[in-house]
Amino acid sequence: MDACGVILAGGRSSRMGRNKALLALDGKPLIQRQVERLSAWFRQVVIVTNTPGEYAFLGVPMVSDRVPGLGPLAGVEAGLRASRFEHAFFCAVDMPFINEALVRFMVQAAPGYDIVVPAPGGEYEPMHAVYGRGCLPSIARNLEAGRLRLISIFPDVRVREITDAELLPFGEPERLFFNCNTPADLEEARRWLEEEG
Ligand SMILES: Nc1nc2c(ncn2[C@@H]2O[C@H](COP(=O)(O)OP(=O)(O)OP(=O)(O)O)[C@@H](O)[C@H]2O)c(=O)[nH]1
Repeated sequence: MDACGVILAGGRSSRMGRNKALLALDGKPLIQRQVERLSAWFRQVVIVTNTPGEYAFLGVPMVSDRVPGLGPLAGVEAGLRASRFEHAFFCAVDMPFINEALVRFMVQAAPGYDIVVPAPGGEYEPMHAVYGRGCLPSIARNLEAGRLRLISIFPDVRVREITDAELLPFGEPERLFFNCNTPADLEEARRWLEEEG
């Protein structure tokens, strides 16, 4: 795809109790799973992390938040600055079931918008969204003002919501956007994979 694929991996993993990016699912670290997928789908891949030494083994370009510790909005800023493309697809490192067809659909919907975001049941999934360079001024303003949530920028920019009806062909939202916050979540993801065989 003619966009950048960005993995947000700058979090604290406090609910997991250890760095979730390095926990194994299906025999490999979660972050490696994301890298392999995005590398197959996108012409450019970037990891946003504030601990690059932990991920050097992946051989993927890395950037850091301008100010670490502010949360994923700062990670989106860093990823957009590193992107060679107008738009970049961002996903959390702990979202093991991202779907290529859905991601492609979202990237194709991006021209003319600053954000393309799934909204299953009307709730945004901003950790699995396309952001454009047009978001940068709003991100800077919001970070400056201490408004750190990803959705803080939504009122300022052109947002394309992916509706329930549009999501239908790609599978269950509970699975597409599932993320492993806790050890129990990781167990659930393992069970899903085992069931699939
Ligand atoms: N670059 C960057 N990414 C972040 C930051 N905070 C969270 N993320 C990433 O955003 C995604 C979702 O983060 P969460 O799981 O909500 O937060 P977390 O800090 O990793 O985990 P908790 O401490 O359990 O909340 C993960 O992929 C995180 O690595 C940050 O400050 N900078």
